[in-house]
Amino acid sequence: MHYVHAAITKSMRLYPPVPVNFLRAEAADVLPDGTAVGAGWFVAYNSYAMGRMESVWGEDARAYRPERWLDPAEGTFQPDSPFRYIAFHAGPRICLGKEMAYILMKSIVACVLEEFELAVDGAYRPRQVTSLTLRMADGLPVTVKARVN
Ligand code: HEM
Repeated sequence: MHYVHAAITKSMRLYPPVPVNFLRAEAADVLPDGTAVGAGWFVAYNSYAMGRMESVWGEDARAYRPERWLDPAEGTFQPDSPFRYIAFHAGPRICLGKEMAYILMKSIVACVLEEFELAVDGAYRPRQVTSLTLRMADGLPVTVKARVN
């Protein structure tokens, strides 16, 4: 399950379910990099862009490589800072359902893969719809075959 956890993490780094988020400052404040924020201002961050930035993740930022989250010797999942891996937000308002979401996603992957083989056409590029949540306009065509044991 460590690899599945890493694969889901990687997928949500490239395709964060909440691609853009914004919050409103109750009071004037200063961000850690020195940027001043006035009372009542909205501050937005773009999780989709952050998950693909070489300045944050290195040269292979866009490569699908779940192994980067696994300890090379033990194969165990190594979490990154939520301020870098921002899919669930970070700080005091981090997603309260994060661990439950992982359990649900891993359960679904395990149940589906136990019974079926899935194949996605690697050349197909889904049209992404930007909204509060990241969606695919026309879905994702997948060939599903019952697994023969
Ligand atoms: C892949 C699934 C999920 C993702 C990507 C996700 C992402 C997020 C994000 C980005 C926020 C911050 C929103 C904001 O402050 O503007 C958030 C907050 C929250 N999430 Fe999730 N979430 C997921 C699943 C869940 C589930 C399954 C639950 C409940 C069982 C949950 C409960 C909450 C709650 C209660 C907050 C508000 C926390 C607070 O403001 O103090 N989330 N989530």
